[in-house]
Amino acid sequence: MQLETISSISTPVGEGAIAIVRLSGIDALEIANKLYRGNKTLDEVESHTINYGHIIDPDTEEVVEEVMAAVMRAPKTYTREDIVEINCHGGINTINRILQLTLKHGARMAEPGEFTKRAFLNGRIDLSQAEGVMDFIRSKTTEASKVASGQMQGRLKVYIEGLRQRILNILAQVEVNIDYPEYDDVEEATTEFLLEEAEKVKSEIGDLLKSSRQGRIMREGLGTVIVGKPNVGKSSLLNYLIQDNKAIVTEVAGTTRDILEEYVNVNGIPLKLVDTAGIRDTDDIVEKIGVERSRQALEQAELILYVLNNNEELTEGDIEILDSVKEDNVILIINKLDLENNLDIGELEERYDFPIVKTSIIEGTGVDDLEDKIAELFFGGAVTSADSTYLSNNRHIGLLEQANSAINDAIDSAQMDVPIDIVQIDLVKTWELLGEVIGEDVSEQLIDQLFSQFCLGK
Ligand SMILES: Nc1nc2c(c(=O)[nH]1)N(C=O)[C@@H](CNc1ccc(C(=O)N[C@@H](CCC(=O)O)C(=O)O)cc1)CN2
Ligand SMILES: Nc1nc2c(ncn2[C@@H]2O[C@H](COP(=O)(O)OP(=O)(O)OP(=O)(O)O)[C@@H](O)[C@H]2O)c(=O)[nH]1
Ligand SMILES: [Mg+2]
Repeated sequence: MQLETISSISTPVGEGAIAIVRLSGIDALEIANKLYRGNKTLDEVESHTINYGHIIDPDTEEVVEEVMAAVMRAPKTYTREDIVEINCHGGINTINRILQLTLKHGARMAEPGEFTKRAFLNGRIDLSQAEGVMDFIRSKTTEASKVASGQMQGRLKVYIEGLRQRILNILAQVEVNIDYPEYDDVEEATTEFLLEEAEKVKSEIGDLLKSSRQGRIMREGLGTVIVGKPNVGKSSLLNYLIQDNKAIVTEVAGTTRDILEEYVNVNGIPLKLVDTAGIRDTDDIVEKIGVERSRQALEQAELILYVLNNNEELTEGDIEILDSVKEDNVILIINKLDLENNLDIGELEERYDFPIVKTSIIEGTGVDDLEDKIAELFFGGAVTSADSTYLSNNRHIGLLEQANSAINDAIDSAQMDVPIDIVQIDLVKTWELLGEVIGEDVSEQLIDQLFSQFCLGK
């Protein structure tokens, strides 16, 4: 189905080598043709060709730009509609002028995500694939973009469709049972088959949900905070991990005053790394605010890297903080291993279950161990995006949680010999909830809301 023609600038607006105005819809060729002068008109050229010519203002015949116009006729296109892409020199002024000309001659300004929305509405991709496109654009590491790319190509969709098919098979059996209620043995066989199959579906939904934490980390980054007393080497660690000298490092205790945030790739896991002011009591107003921010960052962190100085004894302050943090998201880093040992490591090990890593950032040792520990803690070792299906999207997670409880209800009912049509209701509900992930029977409002989060021109 071809809808009214939309147009937008599909490249970042700024100085660049090339900028593209993209048109999609029923009149894309006609509108582009009014503005284009070349050896052939655009409706004469073959589909999927790019053609040299000029854009003119038809009212004045003034030449506006020298361009290459790509013509792609439906249905083998991104939107399944006719598409024309006008490739211009990358000037902001001209690209805007060409956009305006397309609008003046019959196109409507595209909304954010509207090209991808059309790909969805026209059935080329499902909703989870469309969401994958956006995740792909936003992904911050190679691994994260692999996860998004898998989703974009339909990995989650195929998985969900498989689960739905299996629920349909169960429902078909249940239907037989409802049609022939007088045969007891049919009922027994049905319940047995139902329970067996429903358990399998349930366990797969469970696996998907388990992957969701990892998926979200891949997409948004693992919120990681580096904390500890002043001067232990927190900023040095940040600099080492990002391989840059972003944070100021000096031998003065109290150097870092404000939060510094950087993304870094650790064994394929994106960390949103936060360097903080060393925590201590201080009368310095600026440092005080910094320390307060450190404490807030500590509370919000998913992973805490608590840095200690091998050269200094453990203090009450350290103990107070370490006692207050959760068990499963802390790694203790004993830094300055090159200096004399004055820290009672035995006491630390006795007091806390936290994994301990020993480093000398100045000598560059131990940081590999730290990276391995992080991967182990959050991904049980290797990051395996290449061959597994990750849930990474809050909408999907919410739906799968609901599907999980619906299939649980179905299983419980079946076990308690509740009338089979009650079980049927829960199975249908599970099937419907899974359908929403791929965009079946979702409301127009939801679709609008989802696509409005996209970039302009996508
Ligand atoms: N110039 C340009 N580059 C681009 C895009 C674009 O729209 N324009 N893309 C988008 O933003 C991405 C490419 N994605 C695309 C995905 C599907 C189809 C497409 O035409 N699919 C058809 C048939 C494909 C075929 O010939 O086999 C289909 O699935 O039916 C095109 C682009 C990245 N690069
Ligand atoms: N000997 C030794 N010195 C180190 C090591 N790591 C960092 N340092 C030094 O320790 C001093 C403090 O380092 P920073 O990274 O600024 O420490 P910080 O924890 O960020 O300190 P504040 O920002 O003040 O809280 C600097 O002089 C570093 O060069 C190490 O492994 N060994
Ligand atoms: Mg610092």
